[in-house]
Order: sequence, then C-alpha cells, then structure tokens
Amino acid sequence: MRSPDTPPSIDVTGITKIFGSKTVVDRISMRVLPGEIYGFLGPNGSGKTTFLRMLCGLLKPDAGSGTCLGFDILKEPREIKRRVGYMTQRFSYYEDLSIRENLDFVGRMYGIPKRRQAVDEALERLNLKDRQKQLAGQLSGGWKQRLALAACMLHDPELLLLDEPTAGVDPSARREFWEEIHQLAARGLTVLITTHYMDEAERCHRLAYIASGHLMAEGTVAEVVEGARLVTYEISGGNQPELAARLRASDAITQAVAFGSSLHVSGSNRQLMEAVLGHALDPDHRWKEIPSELEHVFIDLMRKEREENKP
Ligand SMILES: Nc1ncnc2c1ncn2[C@@H]1O[C@H](COP(=O)(O)OP(=O)(O)OP(=O)(O)O)[C@@H](O)[C@H]1O
Repeated sequence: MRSPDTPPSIDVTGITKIFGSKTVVDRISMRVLPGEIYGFLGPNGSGKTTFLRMLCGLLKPDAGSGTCLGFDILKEPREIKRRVGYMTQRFSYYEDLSIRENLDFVGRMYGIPKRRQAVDEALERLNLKDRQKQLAGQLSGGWKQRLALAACMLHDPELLLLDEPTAGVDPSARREFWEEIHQLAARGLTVLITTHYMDEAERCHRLAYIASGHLMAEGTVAEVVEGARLVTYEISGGNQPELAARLRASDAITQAVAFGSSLHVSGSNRQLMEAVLGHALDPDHRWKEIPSELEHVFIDLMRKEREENKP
C-alpha cells in the first residue's frame, strides 16, 4: 500500500509554538506516511498535545510550515479539521444515554450527513453493535475508550489524533484497543497517538520522543534504541539499594534503576562503566550486559535534555 513515492499525511518543518515567554514546541520537523501509526512520547508538559493541535489546524504555529493530508497547515486549517478525528484526553459522553444515543448525539452536533448510516458504520467498525443499547455510564474503561474512538470516527476521517487514549485502562482492554488501531491503520488511516506506556510505544510503526519542546529522537523502536548508543548491565545479588546509591554518584552511570530483583545500570561509555562496576561491586553481585530497552533510552534522553538546556 505504501511506497517511497506515497505523499506523506504529515510533512512539516520547523514547527514552533511560544506561549508567553516559553517556547513550548521548538522547531520540530516531521513526516508521517499514510497508514502509519506514529507515537509521541515524552514527559508531562513536553509539548506533545500542542504539537498535535498545530498539525491538525486547531492551533496556529508561530513559526514553521508544512502540510497535513496535503493541505497547508497555516492557510487551510478548515480543510484539515474536516478530515481529522481528534480524541482528546478529556473525552466526555452522556452516562445516561446508550452507546448508540451518544454517537447519534455527536453526529447531530457536528451535522454529519446520513447520520444513521454513519452511526451504524461506526458501531460495526468498532465492534460496538452488540452493546449499542448499553448505557455509557455502565461501560468499563476499555469500552468507554472504544466509544470515544467511534465518536471521533463518525465523519470518516483520514487521520486520527489520539491523545493518551488508554490512560487508566487495564492491559487487556489496552491490547484490544491497539488491535483496533492496527486494523484501522491497515485500511490506510494514519494514526498519531500520545502515550506514556512503553508497551504501546513498541506497538507504533515509528515514534518521536519530545522533551521540553525539542524532538530528541525519532524512528522505529530499533532505530531509537540504536541511536541512543546506550550500554546497559543487569546486576543481581548483594545489597542493591546500597549499590544503586553508590553507582548513581558516578558520572559514568547515567541511571541505576531497580527492575524486580535486579538493578539495571546504563551509561554511554562502556570502558568507564566497567571500571566503575569493577570497583563498586562486591563478590556477591553478579552482572551481565543486556540489550538497552526503550525505557532506558527515554530516561536517558530526558536527562540529556535537562543537561543541555540547563538555565
Ligand atoms: N493555551 C496555552 N496557554 C499557555 N500555555 C499552554 C497552553 N497550552 C499548553 N500550555 C503549556 O505548554 C506546555 C506543553 O503542554 P502540552 O499539553 O502540549 O504538553 P504534553 O506533552 O501534551 O503534556 P501531557 O503529557 O501532560 O499531556 C505546558 O507547560 C503547558 O502548560
């Protein structure tokens, strides 16, 4: 379906947003292809939502340019908004209306043509048909998210912006939600999604890590991990809290985090790290190198950003 010649769904350069004296999004450039699931990760307040809102024509950038679904983000925001489904962090619905009634209400509010058909299709597409008469207030977290997704898909968008759609939803419901997302993407829908969950980051085709408005890393999970050039060791046995405190005091160790009954220790200079470990470990500690994971990399990127932008 995709080829290198496919026009991107998103193609923006130097996107910047300043609120007051604070640059919340700082010269971010990005391309996303149709049918891609693109994840946005980063600490709270790092500018993910603001960036998404600029892409879909809801907020005007202070600098930068580009297109979304082929339309100019500065000059044609209305065209973009018509083709985007946006699931915000605070989706609201009427608890005492059924799933169908809620969707019908949304359809009425947005003046969706052939409303009944649109609602039927949304119910079908998100496997909500059997539950259509159930009151929204009685739904579990996972089904509520699915209702929210159905609502933002009523107008048959080409691009979905999902802002932390699975916050607070249990792992099995999250997994089902992601199955839906993958099916929608396989039909050509482009999906931009923000999340704080590492397992969800790994389900994206590509992802971006943003800290304090800066794009710190971008690519597939493998590319992001590879690009960080992080070395990680797993240490088991011995007194781990005491060891962790000692290791954190060393400049060669950028993170020492408890993972179950072992300690994961990361840094970027293998030689220095091994010297520090050789000195700090007791005979009852065992250690081995393990592949760095996305979480190690993100924590490292957050630290780097803080250091680079120290006041
Ligand atoms: N309309 C606004 N006016 C002023 N400041 C704003 C506005 N919208 C967002 N901000 C600020 O911009 C920064 C980035 O916010 P944003 O919501 O984009 O971050 P985020 O990465 O989506 O955070 P989270 O993960 O918590 O949702 C924050 O400091 C926020 O307070």
